[in-house]
Amino acid sequence: MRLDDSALLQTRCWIDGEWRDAASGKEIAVTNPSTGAVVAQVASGGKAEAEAAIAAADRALPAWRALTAKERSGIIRRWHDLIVAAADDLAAILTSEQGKPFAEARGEILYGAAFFEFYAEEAKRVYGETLPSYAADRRLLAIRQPIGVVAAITPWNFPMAMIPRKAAPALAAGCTMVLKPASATPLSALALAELGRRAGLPDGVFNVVPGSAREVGDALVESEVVRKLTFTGSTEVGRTLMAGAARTIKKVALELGGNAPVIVFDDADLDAAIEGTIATKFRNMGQTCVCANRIYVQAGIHDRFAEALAARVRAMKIGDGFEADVQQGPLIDMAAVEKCEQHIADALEKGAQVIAGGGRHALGGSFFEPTVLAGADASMLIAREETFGPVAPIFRFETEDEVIAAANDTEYGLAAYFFTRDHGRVWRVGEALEFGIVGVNTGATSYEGAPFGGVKASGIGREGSRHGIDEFLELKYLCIAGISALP
Ligand SMILES: NC(=O)C1=CN([C@@H]2O[C@H](COP(=O)(O)OP(=O)(O)OC[C@H]3O[C@@H](n4cnc5c(N)ncnc54)[C@H](OP(=O)(O)O)[C@@H]3O)[C@@H](O)[C@H]2O)C=CC1
Ligand SMILES: O=C(O)[C@H](O)CS(=O)(=O)O
Repeated sequence: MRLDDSALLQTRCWIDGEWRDAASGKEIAVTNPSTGAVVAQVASGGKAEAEAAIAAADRALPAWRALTAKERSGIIRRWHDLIVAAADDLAAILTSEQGKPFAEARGEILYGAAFFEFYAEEAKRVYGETLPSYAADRRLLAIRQPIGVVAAITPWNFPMAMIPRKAAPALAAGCTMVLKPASATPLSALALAELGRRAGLPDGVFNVVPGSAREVGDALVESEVVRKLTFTGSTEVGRTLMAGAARTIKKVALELGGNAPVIVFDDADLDAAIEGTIATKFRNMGQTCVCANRIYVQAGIHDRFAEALAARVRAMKIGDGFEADVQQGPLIDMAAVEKCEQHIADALEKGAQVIAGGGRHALGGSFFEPTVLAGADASMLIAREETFGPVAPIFRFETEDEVIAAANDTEYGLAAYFFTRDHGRVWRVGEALEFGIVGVNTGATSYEGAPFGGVKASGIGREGSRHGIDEFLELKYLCIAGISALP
């Protein structure tokens, strides 16, 4: 990995303004999914490091929350500026540890930085309220205050952007944070910590403890000091964390798994539907929680759509993320490859047909052919489970009512997409879909100024937008008596 600024490659825990080895001496070998090479050995923190980070965040809280919103805003804005200036280095680190094409990695860096830009401004808009009093001698107020020490746990698929999506509103609100990044991709988080230091974050405000999910995670969940847990990852782990947080009555925010439907109606713009389906299905090699998992195509446009999508997928360039013009890199690991193989095999066994791709790529390792299946139906695993890989199953449908029922027939409720040029249908289907995010005539919806989050098994809470900072604030009611005129 060639960096202009080698100091961005950090490999130890970041606790209370210091780089620390793990007391246990344990390390995580961070490997490049494309080459299998070890990119770095990173300190693998445990209970000791997690507890030290929680204590540091607790010590830093009073002074950080006492800063004015404008002072916190200035530091967060500088963090944004430093990230943008280092985008190429940060993208190189991200592609090295996660595998996505460099251009996509750089896009993720800028997307993540945008949350710091957005919440540097929102910090200054944390308003309170005066309330009409119920008595002449009283004045009533509702004020918003930072919730306190926040624990954040983030996934490997967006090693950078998921962190500012939590840290920016939390720190803007006056909270302090302990972050556990995914073990597969800790380097992006540590580079972010280095840039936060340079931006002027006081020691202990932002701490990063790579390491054992169990040891670090349990310490964060069990701590009485941690008042908020914000998690992005699988629904299975989200359930575990939510249950654990109950013991200390922590607030939780959960951005979990998805099973997004794409619906293409007969009246859709075919080109827009193809572009949008590719955007939502194959971004990050299909490894995003908002990726299309099921593609429903109405009978009248079905064959044209299937042929056009298969042609585009066959033409995709697969390769190492650092290679020019590569559109699909490797999957994160062999477990991801095996999940795709399982879903394809099950679908074929139940009557589906491969019309593009179909299996492991000739490049070997965790490279996988972007795949399109025709003839998919609700009996298949791919209809019920999140594939989290580059496999696009096409389901044929006849009527609007039928496809709304099919699209909603899932435990998940994160993102959904549909393509139509009928404005009445835009409202009917947009309102009927049971998902937190709905893209109409587009497969790309993510934006720091919009609320991101799901319903049902896809989670609780919203990130991004003016709503995202409320996740890190408590509302306090002040009832001030004794105001009657002096005798
Ligand atoms: N809604 C959203 O925005 C997103 C949802 N996801 C979902 O996450 C899944 C894939 O991501 P993936 O990273 O594999 O998800 P995981 O849930 O396996 O891991 C996510 C994070 O949780 C940590 N973790 C795992 N088990 C525990 C535990 N028992 N206690 C505390 N922390 C734990 C992991 O640590 P470690 O790495 O050390 O195991 C990692 O940092 C998919 O289902 C995807 O849909 C992913 C991204 C975004
Ligand atoms: O992890 C994910 O899948 C992201 O939340 C999706 S997005 O916000 O980058 O679109």
